[in-house]
Amino acid sequence: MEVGFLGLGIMGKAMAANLLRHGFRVTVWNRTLSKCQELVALGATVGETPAAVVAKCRYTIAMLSDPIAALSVVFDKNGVLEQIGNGKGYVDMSTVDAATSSKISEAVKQKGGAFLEAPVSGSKKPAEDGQLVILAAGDKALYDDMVPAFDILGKKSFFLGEIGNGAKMKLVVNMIMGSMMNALSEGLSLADNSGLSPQTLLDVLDLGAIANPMFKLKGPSMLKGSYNPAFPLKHQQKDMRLALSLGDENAVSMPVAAASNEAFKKARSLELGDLDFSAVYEVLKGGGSSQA
Ligand SMILES: NC(=O)C1=CN([C@@H]2O[C@H](COP(=O)(O)OP(=O)(O)OC[C@H]3O[C@@H](n4cnc5c(N)ncnc54)[C@H](OP(=O)(O)O)[C@@H]3O)[C@@H](O)[C@H]2O)C=CC1
Ligand SMILES: O=CCCC(=O)O
Repeated sequence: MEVGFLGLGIMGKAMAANLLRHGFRVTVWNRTLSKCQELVALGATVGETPAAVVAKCRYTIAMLSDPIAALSVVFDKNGVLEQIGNGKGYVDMSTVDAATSSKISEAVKQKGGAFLEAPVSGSKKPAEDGQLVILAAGDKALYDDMVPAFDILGKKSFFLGEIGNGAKMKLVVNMIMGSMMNALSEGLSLADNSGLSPQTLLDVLDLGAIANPMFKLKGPSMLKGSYNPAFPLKHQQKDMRLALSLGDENAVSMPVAAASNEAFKKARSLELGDLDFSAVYEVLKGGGSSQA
């Protein structure tokens, strides 16, 4: 199978490399074109623009930072829309809001192409290992066509129906994840500031009903102050913002998520946005965001 791949950040690079390793022919594009070279070394071909990639490939996948990037790659000059059409499919796996996804879907369909949103749960390591959870929605025929690629990229794919449902599911999941990260950070801080060992807290958590892979993976590195980015904090804050906006639209009160978003915003203001999202601990460590 041949696919195009737009966006070679932390996730896109790992996902495209995985497809190459499994025998897919992959044509890549990245805004910073020099980042394509690592994939070329693995056998990829480079497209000079998103339009050039779509012209060459029947199916094109995108993994871009946020709604602005997702829209720009489709609608700007040399974008996806210039070459999408009958018989071609576009699959956006970026985390965006439902409105962004719908706008792209409408434009692609108007040109005769098919569109699928397919954001993912799972971070850098699951992307490298093909263990993502894929939350797809939109064109079911395109979903069926993409199953061979999804089987390589993920451990499980969900088809969630109409466009927007994948985006919304992803935002709900990340809203919960961001709130949990804040709860863990506050817990570590409370343990530390009240004379307990934060490491012992992690050990206790890991044996009880709220044990989870995220606490187990991130907890020890947080205690070392090590925040090598797997999931950049700026993207987690974007997801909290988009989830809160979904809450606004549906009149759902989310005070826990709103407070967590404030901590992520504070972390961004301290220029921690490019670090892992667990760096929100730096804001909460001192005993509260006001003391950061
Ligand atoms: N990292 C993670 O653990 C996970 C991330 N996600 C989601 O996946 C998406 C990608 O995340 P990740 O790989 O971590 O992010 P990165 O920040 O590592 O990569 C972002 C990518 O988007 C590109 N980009 C940014 N702005 C623009 C623009 N205006 N026009 C064109 N391209 C642009 C970047 O290009 P350039 O190299 O030129 O900057 C880069 O290829 C995000 O939506 C994120 O929320 C989902 C699950 C897990
Ligand atoms: O969007 C990022 C999700 C990260 C994860 O699921 O571990």
